[in-house]
Amino acid sequence: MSVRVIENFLAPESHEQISAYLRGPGWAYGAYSDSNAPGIRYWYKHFAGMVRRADEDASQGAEQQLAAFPPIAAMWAAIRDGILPGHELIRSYANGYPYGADGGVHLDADVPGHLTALYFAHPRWEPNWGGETVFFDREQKDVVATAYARPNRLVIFPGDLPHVARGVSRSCEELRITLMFKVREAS
Ligand SMILES: O=C(O)CCC(=O)C(=O)O
Ligand SMILES: [Fe+2]
Repeated sequence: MSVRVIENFLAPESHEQISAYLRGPGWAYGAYSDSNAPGIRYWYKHFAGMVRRADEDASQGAEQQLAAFPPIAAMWAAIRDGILPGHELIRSYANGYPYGADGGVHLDADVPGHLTALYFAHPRWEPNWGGETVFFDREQKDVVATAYARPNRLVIFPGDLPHVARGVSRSCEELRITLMFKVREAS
């Protein structure tokens, strides 16, 4: 499986609800996507699972932790039941990129069998705003897929596929918000 894109994943009113929920309070600053270049930071909201390192293994009970955030838990249930049956949640959080923030090319998992579900949660996006999620081949020699940051779009990809959140243009009027669910096959 490579990169799978699902348009209009939620009903429009559900998208608006989760979008408003994520735009609300609770952001923290300082997340980074490439431990070799941690100078590049962005905003985040942690919901469940490990906070930083895979070996923390706070994956124990990630679903229970998510229950504290009902709209996010409902979203995970919809993804699990509709698209990823047989998978368990390892981690969930949201990223917020204003103009000036940048991702770095990275892997989400260094073992096969892990998947990431990424949801574009901002209410509106324009082609001039940048902020695409770009995927590379495993040698990182070429782009293999690009996901335009279309609102209400869900993207599912293998955790060991290199990818990056590209920066947002200065002309962008929105906070670019992605909601992540990192999963693996249930044991
Ligand atoms: O926001 C994005 O497009 C990518 C985020 C990401 O790769 C991550 O949080 O692991
Ligand atoms: Fe990632």
